[in-house]
Amino acid sequence: MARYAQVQGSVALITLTNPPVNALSAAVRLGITEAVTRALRDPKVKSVVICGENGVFCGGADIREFAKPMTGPPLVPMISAIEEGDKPVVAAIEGVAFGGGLELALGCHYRIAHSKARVGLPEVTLGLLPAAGGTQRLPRLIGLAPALELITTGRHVTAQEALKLGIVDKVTDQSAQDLAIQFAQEVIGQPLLPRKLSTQLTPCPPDVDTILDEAMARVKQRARGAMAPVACVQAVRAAVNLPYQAGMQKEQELMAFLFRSSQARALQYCFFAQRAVGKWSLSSGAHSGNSKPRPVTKAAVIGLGTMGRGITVALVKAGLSVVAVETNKKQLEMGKQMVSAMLKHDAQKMNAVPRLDLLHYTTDLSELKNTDLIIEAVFEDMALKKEVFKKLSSVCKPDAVLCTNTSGLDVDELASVTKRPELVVGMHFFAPAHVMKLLEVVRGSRSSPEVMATAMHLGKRLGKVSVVVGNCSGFVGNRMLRPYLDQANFLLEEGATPELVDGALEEFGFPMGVFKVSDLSGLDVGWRIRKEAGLTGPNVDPKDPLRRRQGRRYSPLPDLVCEQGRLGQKSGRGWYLYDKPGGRVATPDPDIHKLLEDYRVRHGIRPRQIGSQEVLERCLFALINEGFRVLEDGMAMGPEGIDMIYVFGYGWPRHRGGPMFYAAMVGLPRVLERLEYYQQVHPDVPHLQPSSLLRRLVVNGSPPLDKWRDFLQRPHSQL
Ligand SMILES: CCCCCCCC/C=C\C/C=C/C(=O)SCCNC(=O)CCNC(=O)[C@H](O)C(C)(C)COP(=O)(O)OP(=O)(O)OC[C@H]1O[C@@H](n2cnc3c(N)ncnc32)[C@H](O)[C@@H]1OP(=O)(O)O
Repeated sequence: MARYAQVQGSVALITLTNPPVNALSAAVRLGITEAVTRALRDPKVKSVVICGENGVFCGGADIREFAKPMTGPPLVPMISAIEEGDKPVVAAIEGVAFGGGLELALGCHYRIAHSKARVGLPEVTLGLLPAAGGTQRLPRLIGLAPALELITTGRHVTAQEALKLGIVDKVTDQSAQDLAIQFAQEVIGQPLLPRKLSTQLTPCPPDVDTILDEAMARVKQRARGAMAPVACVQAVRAAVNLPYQAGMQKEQELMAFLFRSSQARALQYCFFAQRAVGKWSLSSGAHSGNSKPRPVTKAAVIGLGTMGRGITVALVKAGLSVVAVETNKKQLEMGKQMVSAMLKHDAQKMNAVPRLDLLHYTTDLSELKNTDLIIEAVFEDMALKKEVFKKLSSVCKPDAVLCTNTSGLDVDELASVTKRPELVVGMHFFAPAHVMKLLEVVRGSRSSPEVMATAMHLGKRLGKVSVVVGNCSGFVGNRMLRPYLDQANFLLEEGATPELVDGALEEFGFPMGVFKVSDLSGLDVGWRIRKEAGLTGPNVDPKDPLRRRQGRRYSPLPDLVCEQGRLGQKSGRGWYLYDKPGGRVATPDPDIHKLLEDYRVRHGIRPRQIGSQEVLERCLFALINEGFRVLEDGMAMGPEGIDMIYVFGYGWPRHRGGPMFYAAMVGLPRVLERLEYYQQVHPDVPHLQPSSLLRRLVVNGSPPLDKWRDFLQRPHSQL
């Protein structure tokens, strides 16, 4: 796991060999320890170079080992032995040096990086801190403020920035390994003590306490309830206030606490779940490994509304040539101006040139003859989308892939109006489409494996976390959202206020509670959908009482709010009050409180005191219950897909791992017991009826998440 060679006569070359990222597994740590001991003992060796095989230095500690009992030599003494040795050691960084990989390099006396390499300490994103001396050595090397920033965010740094910051000593466009070998010979005999970071003091500006206090305030505000960033600041404080050994002691104590935390488990689960969803499979046996994507060089976007503009920008930023289509010249010009402005804004931030040359605007669908893939992003209306699809089917080349950006309409119905249903697929983008990382790739019953591969591959090119989902109403994300929204509304009826519900959800870790999000999205969106579904407005069954629809409990509160012209942020009033139309700062509104009080009086509801626990249980467990139904119906590949949809698309706090992971952490018996309780209290709310999968899992001893698939009863996957 580490190769040893002697090169140029006196240089020991130690190569980490653990593909694909040379993670520091027990075997690699053992290999390095033995190789370093050998090099330090061999009188013929005057200096040492450490590098990684296949153009990657090291991706850090082996995250898979964190769930197992620790074996092999620990990292800290291994790195100390390198630093304490009396021969210069040079790290040759190609590819990445992340986490324990960078900590290993910081224990070396010199660091040489390839110009394309990246370095960083991303442990915080896994719920940990750099506990192989990273929190103590990096501040000593580059100073307090930059070290704090890198350690608390986990940000990756390019070789050029690393050189500026002083993390690496040289950057080369040639082989980092060759330069390191040459360099290792040049530094033989030079004093090593100044290169041993543990012997140095952290360079500190006079306002050190202010810097640390501000960093602490920042991390607390940024990641509500996340423990690792807080621990990172505490560890770096130790690098300032304590001698090296005491600082290391503090680093270890903080790591021991984080290491066993549920947050670390959740974040590490997310790391692997994010990668697992990319490895999709269909019931037919087709999967990401055996299905080839079609080449896509030229794409088209139909409709330049909010979604279409965002999708166009995302495609251009990924380097695709795009034809953007609108119905008339005026709309087209408006769309063009906004897309150009968005691209310029983005390019400016990245100090780049906006690729406006990749765009062609037209009102003429016949110009799509040569496009490989078309994304329809017109208004969410089935009749309109069908009309567009019919036209696309006749004007586009026969093998062009037709995608619909819909948040829940039936992909099969759309495919049925084309002559190529096997080339039709759903691509549910989330607004703003050029920013949000999530993409639901919706498999219609006739979508071919090749078309799925094409959509998934395109998602990857756009930098999205793409998740394959089945073609059911609302797909996965929005389908699970409905019970969540219903429960939030019912809680208002029973005595809660929007700020009480939102407060509980924000305390849980959501960036915004459900009512603030609704105000931001616009309350008229849901109002229109409810009207179309016959839940409110002229199509309501006259026999239905006001608080009952289609045989189940219904809350007309959101409709009443809309009827008052309160449409959310855009109208300056929604569930909250805003300083002006378009204002962002939500303040509790006495008018809403009055509306709720009057409503309860009118319906003879005696308000109750409602606590955070009830808010969380009712909103989140109802959503989770629907997640189990999604699995049962075969609409998702597994719990990991659902979790990634919620983490990347709906603001579910990553350190809670996603709804299904959270259910497992809370304990499935507890989730079941609370759902049963609430169902008894609210028998007219079917979505509180525990799913049979949940029951079966509990009866079978609550197996771990990766075994849930074994308990699905119906012929499973609809994918
Ligand atoms: C009581 C206290 C006890 C304490 C004991 C603990 C001691 C720990 C001491 C020190 C702390 C050090 C901690 C760390 O180093 S944590 C790890 C930090 N590193 C990272 O977070 C990097 C994670 N990896 C990445 O960012 C990327 O994978 C990449 C940039 C390296 C490569 O990206 P890409 O080319 O896009 O490939 P993939 O992401 O798809 O990865 C390929 C493959 O490799 C797996 N993998 C990647 N990194 C790791 C890793 N560090 N450990 C294990 N496996 C890793 C990844 O899962 C993929 O696997 P596949 O899906 O099966 O193909």
